[in-house]
Amino acid sequence: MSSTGQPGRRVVRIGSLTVGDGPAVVLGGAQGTGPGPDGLRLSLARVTPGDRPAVLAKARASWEGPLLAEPAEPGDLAAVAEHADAVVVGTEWTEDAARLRAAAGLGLPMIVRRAPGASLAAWLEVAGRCAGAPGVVLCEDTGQGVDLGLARAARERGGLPVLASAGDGAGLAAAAVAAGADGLWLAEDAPAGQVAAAREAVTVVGALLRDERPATVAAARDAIDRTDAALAVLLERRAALAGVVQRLKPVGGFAGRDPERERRIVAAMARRAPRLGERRLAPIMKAVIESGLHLAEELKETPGDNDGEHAPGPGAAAAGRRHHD
Ligand SMILES: C=C(O[C@@H]1C=C(C(=O)O)C=C[C@H]1O)C(=O)O
Repeated sequence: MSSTGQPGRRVVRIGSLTVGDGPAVVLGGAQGTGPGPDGLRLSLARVTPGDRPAVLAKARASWEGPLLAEPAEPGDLAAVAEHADAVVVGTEWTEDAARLRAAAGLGLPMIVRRAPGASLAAWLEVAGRCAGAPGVVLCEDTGQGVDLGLARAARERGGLPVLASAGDGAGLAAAAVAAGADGLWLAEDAPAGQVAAAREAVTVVGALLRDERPATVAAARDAIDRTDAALAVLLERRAALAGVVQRLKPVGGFAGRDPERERRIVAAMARRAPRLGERRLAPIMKAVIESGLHLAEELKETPGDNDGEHAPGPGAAAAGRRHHD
């Protein structure tokens, strides 16, 4: 049973983390000072064989959250089982039946990366052979570009959570969340700016497009916080656009108020928000419109602060953080 109380294999728990239900997660990226990833990745191929147990132990000691380790060879499995919360398998494991069985036998959830060029059927077949593991998550990270259509199809056909590599651009992270990815898979040393961009995509795009059924007050409040974050981005964008109109209209500001236009805005919104309806939306939009008009008047008095020519895009907040890091 999933945490929503519905049967299904979609939800996988990795340590304290739930993947497949609730918000999309951010995995990988360096630990920074700001909000970090939800889970750390550690690929052992980069580490000298003799040092691997110690490196895993050190990573475990320095990070309380989920640790996802990718073994390089079967000799790494004991240390992975001891220190990690999930085992990640790539091509060399998915194409070797004995290795895959050994990884699936660790008692850890598995993250199954699609091999470069592998078809949907081949990828799902590998996942099927991991059935002994306490959970399987698919991961679209072949190192050769990201196929979000395939990731989406795998999620629908496989009934398993799917992670997608978010590369290093905020645009790809947003596209991955929009395509339904249950998590964004970053390079293990992805810098803080990439982690922030991934978090922004999970928050803002997830609030708009991801189906969530929170079952606790805390989970519902988290979902409300994400929705409010998306609202804030949209309100800032709307105020900037309304400011443009004030400067272009023959009579701007409160003096040029257009009640008919405002009524049409509320009516159009009520079609998308029928439960709120015009009666409840009207006072909300009155406050929103008047805030925009006040802002436009303030900016007119201090033109140096006026950057309203360009409405900020949804990634603006993360981009701003990147610049200030
Ligand atoms: C932006 C305009 O100016 C005012 C502000 C509006 C708004 O914030 O949407 C709508 C109508 C006007 O009262 C406009 O005329 O379109």
